[in-house]
Amino acid sequence: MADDSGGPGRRQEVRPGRRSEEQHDLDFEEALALVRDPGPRTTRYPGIQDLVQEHSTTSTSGHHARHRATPWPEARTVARHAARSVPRREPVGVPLDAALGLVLAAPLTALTDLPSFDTSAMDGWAVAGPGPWAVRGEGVLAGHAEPAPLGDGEAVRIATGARVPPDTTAVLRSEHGRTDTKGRLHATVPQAPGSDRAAGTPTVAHGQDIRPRGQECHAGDQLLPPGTQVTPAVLGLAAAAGYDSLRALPRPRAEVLVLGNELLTRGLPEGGLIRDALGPMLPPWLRALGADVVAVRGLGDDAAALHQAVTSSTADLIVTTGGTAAGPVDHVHPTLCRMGAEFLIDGVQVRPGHPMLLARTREDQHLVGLPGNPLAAVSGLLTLAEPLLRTLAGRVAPEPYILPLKDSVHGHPHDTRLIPVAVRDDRAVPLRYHGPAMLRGIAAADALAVVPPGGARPGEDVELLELPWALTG
Ligand SMILES: Nc1nc2c(c(=O)[nH]1)N[C@H]1C(S)=C(S)[C@@H](COP(=O)(O)OP(=O)(O)OC[C@H]3O[C@@H](n4cnc5c(N)ncnc54)[C@H](O)[C@@H]3O)O[C@H]1N2
Ligand code: MOO
Repeated sequence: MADDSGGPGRRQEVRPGRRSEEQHDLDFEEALALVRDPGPRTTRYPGIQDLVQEHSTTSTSGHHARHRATPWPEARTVARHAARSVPRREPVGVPLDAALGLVLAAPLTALTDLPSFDTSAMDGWAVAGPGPWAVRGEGVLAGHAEPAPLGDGEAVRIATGARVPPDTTAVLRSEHGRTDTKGRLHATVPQAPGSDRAAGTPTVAHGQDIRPRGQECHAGDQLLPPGTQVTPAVLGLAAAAGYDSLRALPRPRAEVLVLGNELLTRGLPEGGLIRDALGPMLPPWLRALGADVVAVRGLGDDAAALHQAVTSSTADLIVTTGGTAAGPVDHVHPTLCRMGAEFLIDGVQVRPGHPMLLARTREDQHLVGLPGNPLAAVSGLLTLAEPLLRTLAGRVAPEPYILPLKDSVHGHPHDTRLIPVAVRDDRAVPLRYHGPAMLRGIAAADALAVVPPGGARPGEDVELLELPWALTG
């Protein structure tokens, strides 16, 4: 059933039912495993070998034997589990202004009562007892130290956010009171429009328009559990609750190596050279997926430079672009074999992007090899890098997002297809210009539709992979 709460023209989700508590717990456990598991440094996620061995091997001689490609859904699972195999990553203290998007490694526990003192909710007068009241000379503003107590029958001017004096019984809004010629304050009530007669008897309820200390929380209350992703609202709450910095999972560090002698970094394509589309596209995309992009390097088609770059990198994830196929200057496989890296994925049953790969280069480092064709690179990014980074960052998997297709999409006989779609009127509209070398479709898209082998008919539900910037659209 379509959720029609978003209004016309908005992207809307059709969910096959809320995910079970169990599923949520699983994600939550996974999000926190990297913080909590102090286990042996070589511990691997149970089952990953089962998932991996069926599809690729590295022989004892280090020569890489290439096996059949991994089905697309399984490739994503392998990438997610690969992130769980890395040694525990220590939580870090991060100043609030650098914590957006991180995941809390510890509960957010209130460091103070909120409000931390009895506060006036309105501009007006703090009053004690029934009126009329004698008004004290000097008023109380937000930020003032604790004012002197009020005596019965006394009032004092007060601003929103100011501390109410001890023994205050209520706050009278400025529009609900008037002072007479002798300076005494009387409660009034709002008058009916066009009438000069009061609509009733003035009443001042005990405690009205006072926010009592601790109304929202008391010091020590858990405001948010560990595993919560830091949003702007979380930053605001943390600041209000007294935090200057947060304990969070560190951002996974990613390095991008752009391969290809044919690439220009500025100006118009000429003389057989083309513009590098991936150097500008991948770093912000990786950041949106939770990574800290520590370097972006163009290496040309130089096997020695690639070997040097990969073996000396200290990143958690190396992302290469191009050079994944078997051409004369496709150096990614030979370099990984030379290093004795373990291939977890070597080809995926997906179009575009089937030559993508995932290798473990060190106990605590992975490499995702993205094909050079730009839309194939996007496919590899969302198939392998996204689940890996999400899990390393401790983020919880998004809920499945499913919409019916507006038009049919031809399927590949055996492989999954990823097709850029725009979302219009609760339907996924397949976009043109979705060839592996094209970015025109994806640049206009709201999501990538997952089209199963054999294709999909109009009206058929398909899973959508959201683009990180479309989440807030
Ligand atoms: N004999 C075969 N050839 C190819 C196969 C195959 O199965 N058998 N697969 C094709 C597919 S599918 C893809 S995808 C590509 C993958 O190739 P590589 O990963 O080795 O990528 P390159 O050869 O380096 O480049 C492919 C293509 O993309 C352009 N490119 C590369 N980097 C960038 C960049 N940063 N920005 C823009 N464009 C880039 C490059 O110029 C090529 O046109 O292999 C097919 N071949
Ligand atoms: O699948 Mo390639 O990855 O067609 O561009």
